[in-house]
Amino acid sequence: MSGTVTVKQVIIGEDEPKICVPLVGLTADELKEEAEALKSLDCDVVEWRVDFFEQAEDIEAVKAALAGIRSVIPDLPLLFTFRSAREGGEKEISPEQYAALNQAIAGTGLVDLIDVELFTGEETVKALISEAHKQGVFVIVSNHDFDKTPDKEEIISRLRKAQELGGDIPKIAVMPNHPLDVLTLLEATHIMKEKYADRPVITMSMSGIGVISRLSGEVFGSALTFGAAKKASAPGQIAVSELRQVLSLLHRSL
Ligand SMILES: O=C1C[C@@](O)(C(=O)O)C[C@@H](O)[C@@H]1O
Repeated sequence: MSGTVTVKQVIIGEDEPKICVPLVGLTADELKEEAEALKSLDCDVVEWRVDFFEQAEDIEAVKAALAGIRSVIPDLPLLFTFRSAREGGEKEISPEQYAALNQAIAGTGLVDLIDVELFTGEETVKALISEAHKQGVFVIVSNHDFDKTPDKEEIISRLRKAQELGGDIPKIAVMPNHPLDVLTLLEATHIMKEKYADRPVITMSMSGIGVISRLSGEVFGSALTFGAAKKASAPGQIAVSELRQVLSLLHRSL
């Protein structure tokens, strides 16, 4: 089974995995500088990790910073992500604030995708997906385990849940404590892709021993991979130019 998501002419789920670069600036000025630097980088998608932003709790300030980012990179697909502290992010906000922030940003017309955490709660996830879709915004439904790698069945079940709830792209990032944990993630990805997914899926095993999973998406079934520009947003992200070389090499081999 397959399926693609097309955002500003970038086809996620086709050919080589797409490269997404996170913006992790603390202020609106830093974010504009970071966005400026992306112009010389070979990336396909940009993620604004708004939980790094000093004023992440102030929706008007977030909108203003977003407009600043957009003015610098009007044509790149933009993913808006508030990563909660319990899933490895920088800040925690209440479920109400989380929903209000995502809903407000999806309605600005300035983002192409939002990331909604699976464990936010089924009702909130469904409501956010429905609001986002009304605005023509795609939704990545995500889950992160920064401590361990759940077993294969659990990884598949979370990805399937993300799909069932209506997420356009189910995603999971897990932490390996052993090289075989990386194989667990890769096997789960392959099974999800072959047996259950009718849309693109994103998976990664974090940290140094997981790096192979950030490179091998085209073989095992992960449609997008995160690469670092100035600063990584999670352990194991490698520089974009090196990432592109390896993705292309693997693509040519297939
Ligand atoms: O969810 C993800 C994946 C990620 O955690 C990674 O491991 O590359 C990086 C985050 O910025 C992004 O939101």
